[in-house]
Amino acid sequence: MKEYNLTDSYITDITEKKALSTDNLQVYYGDNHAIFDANLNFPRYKITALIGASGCGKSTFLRCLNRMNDKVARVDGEIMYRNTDINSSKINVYEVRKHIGMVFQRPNPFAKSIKENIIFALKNAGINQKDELEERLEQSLKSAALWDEVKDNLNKSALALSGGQQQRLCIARSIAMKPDILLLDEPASALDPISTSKIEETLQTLKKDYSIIIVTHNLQQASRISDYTAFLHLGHIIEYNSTVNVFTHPKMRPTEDYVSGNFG
Ligand SMILES: Nc1ncnc2c1ncn2[C@@H]1O[C@H](COP(=O)(O)OP(=O)(O)OP(=O)(O)O)[C@@H](O)[C@H]1O
Repeated sequence: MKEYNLTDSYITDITEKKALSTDNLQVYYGDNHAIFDANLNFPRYKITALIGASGCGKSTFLRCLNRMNDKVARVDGEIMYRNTDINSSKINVYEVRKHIGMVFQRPNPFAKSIKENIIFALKNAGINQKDELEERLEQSLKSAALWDEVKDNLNKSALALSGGQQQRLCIARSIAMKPDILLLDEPASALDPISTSKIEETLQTLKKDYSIIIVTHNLQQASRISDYTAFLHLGHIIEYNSTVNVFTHPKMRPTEDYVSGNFG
C-alpha cells in the first residue's frame, strides 16, 4: 500500500446548522488506536457519507456517535449534540439512542409481525396510547416508503418480507422513535440494485426531516446521495468537504487516489 502523510488533512467549515459534532475523538480497541483525533461537524438535514478502504475506521467512527462502542472500545473526546457531550459517562445511552438511531448492514427485523416490529420498540420506550402507536406505525412505514406494500398485511411476519423490504422496515422502526439523526452502516450492501435504489430514494426523502450519516463502500452511492463526504484512511479523517468537491476536486492526495481508483 502507498504511504501517505496522515497528519495533513482538509476539513471544510460547515455553514449549515450542526446536527452533531465530534471534538478530538479518539477510539482504542486495546492497543489498537482505531480513530485519531476526529473533529467533524455534521450538518442538519443533509446526508453525510463516510468513505474509505476496508478497516479504515468508518464503522468504528459511526458507532461512537450513538454510543454503540461503549462495551468494546475506549472512546475519548467529545461528541456534542444539542450543547451536551453525549460521550460523557453521565449520559444515559438509551436516551441518546432515542435521538440518534442506527440501521445496520444486514436487515435485522425481530421475528414478529411487521406491526409488532414497530410497536415493540415504542412500547419499550413507554409509548402505550393506541392512537399514538397507530399513528407512528403508519407514519414511519410511509416515511420508509413501505406502507403501500404492507398496509394490508401488517400482521404478516417481518421475516417473510424481501431483504430490501426488511431493511426499509428497519429504517421505519428507527424513525418511529422520532430521532433527529439517523446513522446507517452500509444499509444497502446486502441488497440487489433495485432494492438499493429504493433505499437511496427513501434516504433522499428522509433528509427533509432527519440528519443522516451513512457509511458506504460504494463510491457511486456516496456521490449520488450525499451532500458531504468524509474520507478516512487508517483511522484519520483525511478530507471532509461537499461531496461534489471530494469527488471532482479532492484537495488531498490520498483522497484523489481513492476516488480515482489509484489507491493501494
Ligand atoms: N469490535 C472490535 N474489536 C477490536 N477491534 C476492532 C473491532 N471493530 C473494529 N476493530 C478494528 O478497528 C479498525 C477499524 O475497523 P472498522 O470496522 O471500523 O473499519 P471499516 O472502515 O468500517 O471497515 P469495513 O469497511 O471493512 O467494514 C480495524 O483495525 C479493525 O480491526
